[in-house]
Amino acid sequence: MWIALLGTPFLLAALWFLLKKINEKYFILSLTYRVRTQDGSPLESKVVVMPGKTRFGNNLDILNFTPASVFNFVRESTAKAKGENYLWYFLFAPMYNVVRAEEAEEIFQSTKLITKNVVYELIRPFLGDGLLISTDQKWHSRRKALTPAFHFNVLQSFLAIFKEECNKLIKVLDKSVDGELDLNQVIPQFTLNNICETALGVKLDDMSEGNEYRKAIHAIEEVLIQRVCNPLMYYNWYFFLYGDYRKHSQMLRIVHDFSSKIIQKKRELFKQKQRGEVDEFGKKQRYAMLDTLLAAEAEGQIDHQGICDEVNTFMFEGYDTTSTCLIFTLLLLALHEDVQQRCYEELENLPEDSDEISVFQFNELVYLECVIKESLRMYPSVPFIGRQCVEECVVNGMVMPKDAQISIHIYDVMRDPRHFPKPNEFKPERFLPENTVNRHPFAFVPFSAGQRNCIGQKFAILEMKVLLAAVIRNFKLLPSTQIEDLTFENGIVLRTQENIKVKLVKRSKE
Ligand code: HEM
Repeated sequence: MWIALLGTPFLLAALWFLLKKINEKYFILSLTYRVRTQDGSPLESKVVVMPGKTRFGNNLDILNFTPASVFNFVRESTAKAKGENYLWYFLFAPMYNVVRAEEAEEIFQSTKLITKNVVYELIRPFLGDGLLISTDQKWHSRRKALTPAFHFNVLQSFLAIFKEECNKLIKVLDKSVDGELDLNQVIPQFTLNNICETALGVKLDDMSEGNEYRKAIHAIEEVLIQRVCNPLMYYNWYFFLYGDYRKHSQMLRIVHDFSSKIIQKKRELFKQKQRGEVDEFGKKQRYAMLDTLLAAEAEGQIDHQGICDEVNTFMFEGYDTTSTCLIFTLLLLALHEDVQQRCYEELENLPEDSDEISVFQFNELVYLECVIKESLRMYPSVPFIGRQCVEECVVNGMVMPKDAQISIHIYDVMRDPRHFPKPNEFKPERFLPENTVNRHPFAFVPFSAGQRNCIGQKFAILEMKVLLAAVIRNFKLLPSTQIEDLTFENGIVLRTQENIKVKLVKRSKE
């Protein structure tokens, strides 16, 4: 017994020593391997290891998060790291946060780091294995099949749709002249109508289910935001027990049924067309992205579920992203009268009848494009993107364990004062060709970059130019909401707690 008693401290010391040794490579209290440098130098020489509030890494730093506190937490972390990239340790995996263009470049350019991280799993019930989330061979073949749907000639055919929707919107805006206009009330409707008609080939306003669909998309996004902010909600069992699981399922059913029904109907028309028959209305149908998918289906490249996933992906990616950018751009124009005036003068060169303005002429609106870019730089619709290491891999000279998460904070990359002096000032001139010559090629990345960049970026720029040109030609925008009034939130898309408002004054035709 004496021997056993005397041996206990020795055993405890040995255990302590062993655990300490293990903890050097394996972060025991976070149940994950540590990141190490490839050349054996101290980790701190490559990245700031962000101290957690407790010994459990950063796990307990993020409890009770709200969408606004997530936004602030990320910004504060970037500030604490003094503009360097930084590392968090969460349960089961470290997260490497990239805020510098120089290191983001390697990730964007990597042909291996194309798998999305855990945040995207939350959207999977909505988007399935669509282009945004899928990976490897499936992603490669789908991206190849879908690229023609964004060809220049296709964009040209969408221009008429953008203009029609724009004319409808201008009539709505006419009713707000000399009063306040709530941009969050009108702009999302414009972009959702556009994406619905270009992707599916149907007018949402003509469909009895249109309103229900719109509301369901909103509700799904709200649930998503709730889940993004609470790490416990990432676990399906927790979401099932404590989250809005039932509401989510109900809304998903509405959205999925809607697209599935249209796909079935379009498939019939597609087959009729292949047989050389005229459609049921005896008129020529406009091209929709869905036609490219149906052609791929006819060649056995994709099945019904695959088509549904891609259509839902387009609807999701093409709707909120463009409306967010439009809302911020209109706000910035209202707040910067000189910029608005310069845009107006540029637009004076266009034909008076908007029906006559071609894609080429929209492309030539260089200053308006600078305004959109500067707006995207300051308020990127997608504030971060994520990747994960599917196996142990070397990133920026660091060995990341399997399942390590990577977040590229586009928001912070594009506010780096080394690439954008006075980053918090709105200066569209930064994007004039002569001012971009020496800029780092990955400093401005609102549409991501590399293989997994945004397939819809040209579509988005054209759609936004059509609307901005029409608004600026018809109205003078005056400020109502100020930037300081806004509380920013990190969802999947950047948003604000408050609706954004401007005032409109009708321009008289001189
Ligand atoms: C201002 C508007 C837009 C912005 C800022 C934007 C931004 C982005 C970003 C940052 C990504 C990369 C996401 C990631 O890696 O997680 C992306 C991907 C994607 N975007 Fe966009 N987007 C916009 C408009 C659109 C539109 C209009 C469409 C479709 C019509 C679209 C379709 C897609 C698709 C399908 C992907 C996935 C591409 C892939 O992984 O191959 N986006 N977008």
